[in-house]
Amino acid sequence: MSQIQTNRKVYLQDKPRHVAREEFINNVTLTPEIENIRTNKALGRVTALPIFANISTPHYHASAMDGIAVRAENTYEAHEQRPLHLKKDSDFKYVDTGNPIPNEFNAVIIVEELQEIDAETVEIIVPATPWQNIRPVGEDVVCGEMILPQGHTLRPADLGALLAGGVQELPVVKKPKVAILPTGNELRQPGAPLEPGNIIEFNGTVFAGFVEEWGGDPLLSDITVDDPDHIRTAIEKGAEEADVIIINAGSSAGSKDYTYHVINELGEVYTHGIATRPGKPVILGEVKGKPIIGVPGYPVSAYLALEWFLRPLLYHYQGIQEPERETLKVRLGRRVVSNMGAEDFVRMNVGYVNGEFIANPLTRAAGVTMSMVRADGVLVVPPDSLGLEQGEEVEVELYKPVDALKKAVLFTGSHDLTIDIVSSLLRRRDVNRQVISSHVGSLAGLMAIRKGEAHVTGVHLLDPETETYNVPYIEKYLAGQQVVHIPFLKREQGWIVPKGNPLSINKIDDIVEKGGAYVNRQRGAGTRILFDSLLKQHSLTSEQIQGYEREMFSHLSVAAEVKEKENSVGLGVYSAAQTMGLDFIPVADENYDLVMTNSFYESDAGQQLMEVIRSTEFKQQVERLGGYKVVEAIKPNFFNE
Ligand SMILES: Nc1nc2c(c(=O)[nH]1)N[C@H]1C(S)=C(S)[C@@H](COP(=O)(O)OP(=O)(O)OC[C@H]3O[C@@H](n4cnc5c(N)ncnc54)[C@H](O)[C@@H]3O)O[C@H]1N2
Ligand code: MOO
Repeated sequence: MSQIQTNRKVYLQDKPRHVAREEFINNVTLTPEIENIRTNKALGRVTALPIFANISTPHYHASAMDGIAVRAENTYEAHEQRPLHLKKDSDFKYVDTGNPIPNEFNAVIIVEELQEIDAETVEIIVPATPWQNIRPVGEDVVCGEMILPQGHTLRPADLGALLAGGVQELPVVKKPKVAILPTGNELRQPGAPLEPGNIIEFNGTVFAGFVEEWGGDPLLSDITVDDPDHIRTAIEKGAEEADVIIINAGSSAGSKDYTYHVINELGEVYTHGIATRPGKPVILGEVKGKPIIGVPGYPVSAYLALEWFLRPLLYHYQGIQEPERETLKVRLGRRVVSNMGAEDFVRMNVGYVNGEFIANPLTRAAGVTMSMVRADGVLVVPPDSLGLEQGEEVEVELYKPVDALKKAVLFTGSHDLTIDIVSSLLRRRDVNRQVISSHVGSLAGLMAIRKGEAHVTGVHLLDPETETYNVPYIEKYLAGQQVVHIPFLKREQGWIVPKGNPLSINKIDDIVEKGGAYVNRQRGAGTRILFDSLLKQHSLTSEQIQGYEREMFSHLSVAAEVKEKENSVGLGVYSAAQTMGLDFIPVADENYDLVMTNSFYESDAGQQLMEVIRSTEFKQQVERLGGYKVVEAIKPNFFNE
């Protein structure tokens, strides 16, 4: 049995990331090995030595064109006024591109410049110069010449030059083997049945992908349980089989966080804890002469930690420069707060609105893999900063090419499932048109248009006084701005309740009377405004509503919450209830409309979007969702033209 006792009071270091990295790369011993492989299998591999040509290409004097081989000296007399006749075999021989030039000849005249007189005779009117249209020996590669230096990553054209130079096999850097050890009692392999507390093991697959991308050979292990003996065995096996070991989770201060203790027992820990957020509880060390990285369990923390420590290690091993990410100056659409003392890594969306790049932070929760999927780049807030203000110019490291960001359509507003349909139809029309949508609610959507942070918003805002939708809000919040209002959909809002409607909810009073737990939406959301006006109509107060304080940010998250609890009820759209297999009791038909900046409306992207929402295909797909009616003939209203 193990002697390891973990102490919940583990105090992590706050080592600056760059210091930890330098120390790690310099301390660990990683000796690159060389292997010989076939040239035709070497794409993407790194040359271990300079590679020299074994033969010249071409290895004989070759005709570069279709025509006749001649002796240039015999053609000098030829002139437009004095055509010269040449005899086959004695004066010339027919050659095609690539044919060897017979020894007695030294030039090629192309067929287009010949006049065939008879089977034996051709006529020319222009003299040839020596070596014209001939590829001399070694024109491409000369025997003994260096084709490629060492440390070169092989591209398709490189393989061609190697084969042309007679190199069928070459020495490359052996791919460093990276053992990937996922640990945790809660982990289950993808596809296995899940109970509360179980987590699908997906980090391992992500890590393996990174390892391959960075030139390594991943060895993904089975899940190791949280037990020091098992962890020890897994690490020892990793050290036997691989050049580098990655162990995932158990890096922090939990009761079952054994990783640090085991590494410390088997080898040496250089660092436990770096001054970053997320990613703090990283462990860097060595076991049996092999570098080991203990990465936090949370996916985002883990991905970043690998990028900081594994990526440079693998590139360093292969003797090649670590590629740098493109950076872009952007203006911050929202403020980014930060605490002193640690570097903050904030995933960002970047869009191009009114001739300017605007960046907005995505969630900072380290467990949200979708923030990595959605991120266009990352903002690094230095440790001595208290944060950055809205409107400030900052530099973002990009995950995508600038060009793709320039063409994306920024949708910010109330969430609706039909926006996903717009997005996929737009993509089908033009592969460059990606819709980047953030679900912030109707009012915040209008604000985003006002501040020039979005191209389009989706709104459903009831004005209780006039009992009309959206237009009063556009007039109020976008006064003086050139915007286009697109009447878009009639959408059914209703009570979303568990299957069978156990509390028999039919009207708002039922929620109070039958003790329903209400799932609310955030302030500024159209659904929230609708609910508040229903409360008022029925002379109820928010205090009477159980659960009123807790806010969800989309119809789908309301539905997901309702699914969890027997006595719960939410307000939302039919399609959300249907997606989650819940019941739906209609309450009101509302207008869900689009609002876009005039400049976007007039742009190519804006016009493509209009074509999509007017298409039959769009209407069919929306009607299939249920609970919607697409406005028959969509007619834009122009404000402040
Ligand atoms: N009291 C404290 N609690 C925590 C601290 C702290 O300093 N004091 N640090 C937090 C931070 S920051 C992080 S990051 C995490 C690091 O946790 P561990 O490395 O110990 O990892 P776990 O707790 O085991 O897992 C966290 C989370 O990630 C999931 N996970 C783990 N492995 C995988 C995998 N292979 N695939 C998918 N998901 C995985 C795991 O199930 C957990 O949900 O600790 C905080 N706590
Ligand atoms: O370091 Mo943890 O990685 O902040 O989430």
